[in-house]
Amino acid sequence: MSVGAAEREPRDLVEADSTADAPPAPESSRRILVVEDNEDTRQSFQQLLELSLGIDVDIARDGTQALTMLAERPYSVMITDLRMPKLDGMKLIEEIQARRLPVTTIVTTGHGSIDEAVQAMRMGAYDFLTKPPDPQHLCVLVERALRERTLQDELAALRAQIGDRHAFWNVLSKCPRMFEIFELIGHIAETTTTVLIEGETGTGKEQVARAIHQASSQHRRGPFVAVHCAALPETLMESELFGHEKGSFTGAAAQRKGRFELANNGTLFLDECGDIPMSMQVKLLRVLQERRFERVGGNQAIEIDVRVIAATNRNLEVMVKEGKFREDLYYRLNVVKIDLPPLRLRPEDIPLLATYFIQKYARSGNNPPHLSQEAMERLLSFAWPGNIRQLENAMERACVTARNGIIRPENLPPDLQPKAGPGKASLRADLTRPLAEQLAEITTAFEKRYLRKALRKARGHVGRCAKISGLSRRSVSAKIAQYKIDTAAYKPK
Ligand SMILES: Nc1ncnc2c1ncn2[C@@H]1O[C@H](COP(=O)(O)OP(=O)(O)OP(=O)(O)O)[C@@H](O)[C@H]1O
Repeated sequence: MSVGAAEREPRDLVEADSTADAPPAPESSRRILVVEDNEDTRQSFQQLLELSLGIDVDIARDGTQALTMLAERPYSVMITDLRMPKLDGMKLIEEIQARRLPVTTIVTTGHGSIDEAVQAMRMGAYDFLTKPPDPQHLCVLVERALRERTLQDELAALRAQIGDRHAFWNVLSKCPRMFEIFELIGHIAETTTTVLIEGETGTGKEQVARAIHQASSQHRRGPFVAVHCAALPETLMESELFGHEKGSFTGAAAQRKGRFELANNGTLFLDECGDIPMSMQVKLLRVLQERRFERVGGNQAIEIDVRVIAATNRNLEVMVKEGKFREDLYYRLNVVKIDLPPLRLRPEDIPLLATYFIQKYARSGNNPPHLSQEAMERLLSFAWPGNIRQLENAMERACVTARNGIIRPENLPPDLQPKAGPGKASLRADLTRPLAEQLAEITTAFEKRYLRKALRKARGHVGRCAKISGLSRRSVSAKIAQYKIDTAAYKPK
């Protein structure tokens, strides 16, 4: 059965079910087919769904008629009985799979025939309902199935456009390092393994977590619940994660479920896990080990079946060495680790993602603007400290400010505009001077910029700066001296 759908929290607290983010398909393409041999049931389904969801619903009395209708026009969702004359529900699903018809199927079944419904789900049905269904549950489930369909249709369109190899669910990339990550996700998707995703801000950690959730046939039936640990004050964290009983502390006016409970049967995404305070780390460790916990103020153990994905833009290994993160929790989270490369190390992704974001943000009804060669060169030469999120924001702005359907360099944000002053090499090819000379200038300017940025991140610590840059400490020190960079300026005051 559908799990957790009825237990949504306000969006600012819990982002349940990634498919909820997907924009609905155009009304014209949202159509439901009800396949049912009992006329009264058929009609009550039709009336209820049309009235409650405002969507056109067609009806078929058996599998054979349904197949004819599915061949004639697209349907987003099909609700089918299993036991019917002529072609029964199971054979209908088999045919749909064989013909690769893009419809999301919900099966209905009488009490006592749950095994058949489970069998239908193994064959590709999305979910099942026991008859007679609770009207509210039916509508919630159909809405979820419609969102699932929209997501699948969008992904199919995207894949057709950019080629299957360059997309894993919602994660686009042309970078070989990312292909290895796609393969790894493929291996772990069907397990309940805990995953740790490390990567700079905006590299797509949440996007990858959602892809893992979607790629798992088991977990995607449950919700995806994201917890942004850095945004939660320490005093609230325990009750947010584990819930509380009524009266357990001042202000606990009613019992409340925590995020672990809300994510049951799905995925819990712990974003910025490096910000979890020490006091909470020990409690989290216990839950990960025992897969059970008590609500704050409660004494009843609640068992959960959840995949935990943790993400951080900090280096947890270093935090462990510095005594800021528990080693046992680190190893518990780090069963499978995904290191997301920053955008500057995957330049092949810049044109792919830029084009994708331009299409996403193009004003509706207009053709997406064209990215000029000069603007593309500017994108390729930028270091993208904010990674994919920064590129997305830049493309959103460019779509708004583009004139005559063309994005030119001046439509890009100020960060990407050339800055006046010495030391900034221009990327404009000057044919009056030798190439080697200009390349040397560009390299010097880029090294300086890179080192300054890395020192800022490393808070003036040369060793950490060396680690970030992948260079030895000695070469970093030599370059710092050569470029006369004052490391003290980057140390916290
Ligand atoms: N490979 C990708 N393909 C398409 N869109 C992507 C990809 N990676 C990231 N995005 C988009 O970029 C934006 C930032 O991604 P996301 O929020 O997943 O990054 P993050 O690493 O979790 O960021 P933070 O460290 O700030 O939490 C999102 O809008 C996401 O949809």
